[in-house]
Amino acid sequence: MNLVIHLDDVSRVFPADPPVHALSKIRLRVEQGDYLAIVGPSGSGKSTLLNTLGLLDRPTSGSYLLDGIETTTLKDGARTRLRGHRIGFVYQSFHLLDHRTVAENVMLAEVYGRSGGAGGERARNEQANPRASATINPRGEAGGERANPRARATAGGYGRRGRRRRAEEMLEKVGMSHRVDFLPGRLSGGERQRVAIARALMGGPSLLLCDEPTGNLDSRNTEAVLDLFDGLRDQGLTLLVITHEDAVSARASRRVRISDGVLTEE
Ligand SMILES: Nc1ncnc2c1ncn2[C@@H]1O[C@H](COP(=O)(O)OP(=O)(O)OP(=O)(O)O)[C@@H](O)[C@H]1O
Repeated sequence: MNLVIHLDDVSRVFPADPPVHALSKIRLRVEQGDYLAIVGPSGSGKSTLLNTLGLLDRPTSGSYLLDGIETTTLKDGARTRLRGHRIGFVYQSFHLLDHRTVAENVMLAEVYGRSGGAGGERARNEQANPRASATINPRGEAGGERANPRARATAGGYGRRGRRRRAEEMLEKVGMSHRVDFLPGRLSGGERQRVAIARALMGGPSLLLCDEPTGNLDSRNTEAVLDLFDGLRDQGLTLLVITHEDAVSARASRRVRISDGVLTEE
């Protein structure tokens, strides 16, 4: 059995008065190629679970093995590297940079992926603060990447050209080859989400964590994204999808419900 996720008695308590028990002794085993839907009411702990699984938050207690690696005792730098190599993130609101082309948005995953959230956090920062892009030189290379030779190696080549080639491969996987030089503003919602999925795939993750990935899509585009998820699962990717939509959870092979921080499998 090839376990991608192995949670044992994972709890997350937020300090407050009284303390908030957002996750209570969660036990979960997810094998490679599993496709899980996580459902539950507002405030039940879904985002806390996803942040914990995505190494964006640490449990208060318990053990979390990702691909067999105990993550709870890793230092921040090692967690960030592990996240960059093994986890892709897909969010409801795409987080694409409006002033960058489709290909550039996908390429930026490998620049920002080193520092967290597969581009999500940093991409949001850049949108809010265009000066953040000053860390990228005119050839599109980040200072951080130059300092980190492994980042280049994972780009499937050296520098911008290798990154561009990989971005085009990922865009082909999601059926967006015909839009590589478009700006996101000219894409439909479903197309934007497919670009965001291509970006999430850039690091070659084993696990895709999706937070309401179809929340901003109509039913036709939802179907297209779900078809894409099926294809990725068939290729061996492990998928965890937070959703409140029955049409989405019905497509997953497993459904877990979280309620007041307690997880049960349906
Ligand atoms: N930083 C924090 N400090 C204190 N309490 C928090 C913090 N973050 C989350 N919580 C609380 O933890 C509980 C779980 O929150 P979480 O965001 O995981 O829920 P959720 O299921 O994702 O909700 P939604 O579907 O509304 O996004 C909630 O009661 C929330 O108020």
